[in-house]
Amino acid sequence: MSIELRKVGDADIPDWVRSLNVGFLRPPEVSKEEIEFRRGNYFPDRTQGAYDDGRWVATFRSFPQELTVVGGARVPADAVTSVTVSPTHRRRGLLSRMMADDLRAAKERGDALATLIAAEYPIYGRYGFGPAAWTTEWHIDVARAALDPRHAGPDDGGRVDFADATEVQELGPALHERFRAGQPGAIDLPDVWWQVQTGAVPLPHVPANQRFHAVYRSASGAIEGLVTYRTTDVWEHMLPQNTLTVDRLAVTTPAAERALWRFVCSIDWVLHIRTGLRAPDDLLPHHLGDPRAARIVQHSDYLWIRPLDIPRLLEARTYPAAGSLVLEVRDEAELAGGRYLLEAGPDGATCTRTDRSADLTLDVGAFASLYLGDESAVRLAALGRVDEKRPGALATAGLLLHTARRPWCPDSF
Ligand SMILES: CC(=O)SCCNC(=O)CCNC(=O)[C@H](O)C(C)(C)COP(=O)(O)OP(=O)(O)OC[C@H]1O[C@@H](n2cnc3c(N)ncnc32)[C@H](O)[C@@H]1OP(=O)(O)O
Repeated sequence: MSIELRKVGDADIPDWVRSLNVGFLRPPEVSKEEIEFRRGNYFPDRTQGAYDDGRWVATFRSFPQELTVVGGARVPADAVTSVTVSPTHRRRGLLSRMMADDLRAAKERGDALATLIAAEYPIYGRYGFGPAAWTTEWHIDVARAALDPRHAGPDDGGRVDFADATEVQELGPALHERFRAGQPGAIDLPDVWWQVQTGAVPLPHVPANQRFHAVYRSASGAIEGLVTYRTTDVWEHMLPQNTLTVDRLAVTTPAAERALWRFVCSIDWVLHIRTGLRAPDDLLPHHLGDPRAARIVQHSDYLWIRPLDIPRLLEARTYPAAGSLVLEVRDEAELAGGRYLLEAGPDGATCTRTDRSADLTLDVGAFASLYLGDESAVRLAALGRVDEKRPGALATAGLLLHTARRPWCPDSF
């Protein structure tokens, strides 16, 4: 029997989820809660797989998402996730076929780009994705952090309080709306995301019932930050040996950031902290009395994007200076390629197709790495991934596109 690529019907969900779990090296059992969760969060036209002789052997789904771009605007994204091909069926082109189908539909729908978190670096470049936001995790040696516990509390009239799961479900979404407005690379989080993270919807791979939550309130009572963490419970020779792992720390003000890091660094019995995945230029080390107490333990690409509509993307973001550029973007899949004139300034930008000669030529994946300001055109030129056709164009691209703070996507999907 030949392998059939098809969309997933309601009755297929349990077997499709089982195949997804096997592909991600998770136990093949599927709980009732997980099936209900998948059922409630599933877009039938955008959930597909490969079916061979009565079994699902590949899975792939996408869903609507909003991505915050430089300046705070949100663009509609096609979020790709749950990508697996069974070890019995790998390297026969199944992923390539499912991806082509999904990207074509996203383009027809009018999405500005597709997004994903890449499990492994070499998989998605061939489809026009490029790394757009990186991530870094630190280990903090608490004894060396040199934070005086007497000054561990907020120093600005604000306060830190624990919050239970219900409070987090209530206050988390509004805080996240304010957070993502100021964070290029951030995505929207559906209400169910808060239920999963707080254990209201139990999923086997989310350790929600081990989590503590604490919020920062400013002197005026506004919620400006939320930290979620877990700790071990390890003692040796009557001495605590615990590691605290930050699952998520998101803030809307510098005061909240300072207060929440000081809070997690001053919890008794904790010797080590894993910060979770932060922005690569996160200020965390500088909040410590001794920045060397924070050692990088992970540093990697994280959010990948696949541009689908270059004029819309370039018009959506902001620019710190005035300038113009002609970009020739190559795209083998013919979804976003062309020659575009960007005329940008602090008051806005236009981007249109043009016949003028190109200032810079690049593949769509290189454009992806430039778009949120994470990568610089000069660096990509040194790697042979951007070609300067007019002297000075790399410097103009740097001035227009690069940003003072790096983009960051704190959330996996
Ligand atoms: C957004 C997410 O969900 S990320 C999660 C991705 N999933 C996983 O990592 C789970 C484990 N891996 C898998 O399930 C599969 O190996 C997949 C999904 C990564 C690839 O599926 P396949 O059907 O084997 O890919 P397909 O046959 O279409 O490969 C196309 C090309 O990509 C290459 N490729 C695919 N996967 C990889 C990889 N992991 N590393 C390097 N190259 C790869 C293939 O060699 C092939 O190259 P070619 O065209 O030069 O021959």
